[in-house]
Amino acid sequence: MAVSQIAVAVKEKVAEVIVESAPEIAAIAEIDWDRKPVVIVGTGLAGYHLAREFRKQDSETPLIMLTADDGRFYSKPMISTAFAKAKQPDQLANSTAADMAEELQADIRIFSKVTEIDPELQVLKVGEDTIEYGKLVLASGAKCIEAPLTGDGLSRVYSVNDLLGYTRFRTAMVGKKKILIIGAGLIGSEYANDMIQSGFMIDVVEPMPNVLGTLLPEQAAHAVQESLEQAGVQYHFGTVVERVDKSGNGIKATLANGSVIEADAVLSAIGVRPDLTLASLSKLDTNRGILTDRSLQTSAKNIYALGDCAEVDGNLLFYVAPLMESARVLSKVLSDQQAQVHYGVMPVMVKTTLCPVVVSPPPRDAEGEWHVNDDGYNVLARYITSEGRLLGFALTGDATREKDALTAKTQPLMS
Ligand SMILES: Cc1cc2nc3c(=O)[nH]c(=O)nc-3n(C[C@H](O)[C@H](O)[C@H](O)COP(=O)(O)OP(=O)(O)OC[C@H]3O[C@@H](n4cnc5c(N)ncnc54)[C@H](O)[C@@H]3O)c2cc1C
Repeated sequence: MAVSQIAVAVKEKVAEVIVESAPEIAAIAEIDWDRKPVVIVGTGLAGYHLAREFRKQDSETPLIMLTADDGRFYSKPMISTAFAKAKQPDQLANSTAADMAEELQADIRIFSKVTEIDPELQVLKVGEDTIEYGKLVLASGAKCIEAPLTGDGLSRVYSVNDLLGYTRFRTAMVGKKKILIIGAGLIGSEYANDMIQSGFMIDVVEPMPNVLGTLLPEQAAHAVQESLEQAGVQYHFGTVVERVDKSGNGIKATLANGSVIEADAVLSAIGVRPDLTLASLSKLDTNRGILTDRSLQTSAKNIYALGDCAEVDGNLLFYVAPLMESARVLSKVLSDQQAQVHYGVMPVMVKTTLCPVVVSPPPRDAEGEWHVNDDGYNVLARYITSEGRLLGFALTGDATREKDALTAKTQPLMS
């Protein structure tokens, strides 16, 4: 298979996994409105996947979903490939909140931000409205980390972590040519790949010496970097952006190393961190995320968490595969069945289509070394302990074909 075909196959697989067709929900019985509802806060992939799984188990308990946004169902990973596919933000949404309410037999309340939670009384508040819950699920996602910038041009710095944010960004990009991206991690690299192929001029500033520095060994990072550089991306490694000032209709960014980059706008992509606002409202135990056990139970009775906001038995993973596994398990727990997550090996496909990447990162505290075979573009790297256990892998180019074989041999995240 040619590299371009592999890239297409990788992209299609991602889309296929995420935009599952609507499940066969057991013929909807009458909702028993006398029962206390299950309330899910969040209509991202975690909230909606959970609601779909829950309705497969239980078609009678009232289900209320609350969201701070417009509640459209969309596949967030598609956001960072939408320029190259010439997809407008509205085309990324698969269903409106009203469609989802019908499908799920749920009461979905959009632009409804939860402001208070009382775990003792099992009630929460959205402004002046009080909602009682039988079981509460927090699927409130993560927030973009803000780069510590000074200057008078900060209104021209964008960050994107949802469809409304992406709509704002796409609208602002009309007529723009030259974009400065802060960060060469997963999201920054995907945007660089997407926008360079759509006719933008792209500069990327990254403090680490490589792209995807926390995910890939050096040789694999070089393969990605070279492919993006050949397409025209200009990298500035080992430094950070300190100031962004207005300059005509665009900006002037001053880096810590003294250099200056002129651009039309800035996209900041330095990562996300769990949104712990609701956890602190309900006084839940937190670490980097909301702490849960393998049944997705938090430290408070009848409150559960999943998705980007949850640290599940020590694992904080900002990916779709873990939230789908969590949704399947939690739907059973909410239906009074015993169930626990068992995270297996969950490789991530990085959508740098100019150099496709599949990576299964080793656990944070892993002790081992990368063993790498490469010919420049095609890199096969395995992360192995001194006892010979395979804890992770990173593949680029044609080597991405080895994904399934290596997945089968890699130690699962949870034993
Ligand atoms: C550009 C991009 C590309 C990505 N690509 C991939 C990929 O290729 N593969 C992969 O596995 N992962 C990818 N990810 C990560 C993946 O998309 C996320 O892990 C996943 O979408 C998180 O879903 P979530 O439902 O937990 O959070 P979110 O989608 O952030 O949803 C949070 C929800 O909570 C609501 N909310 C928050 N606070 C409140 C409140 N107080 N009251 C009411 N509602 C509230 C919000 O309105 C929203 O509905 C990507 C992420 C981005 C940004």
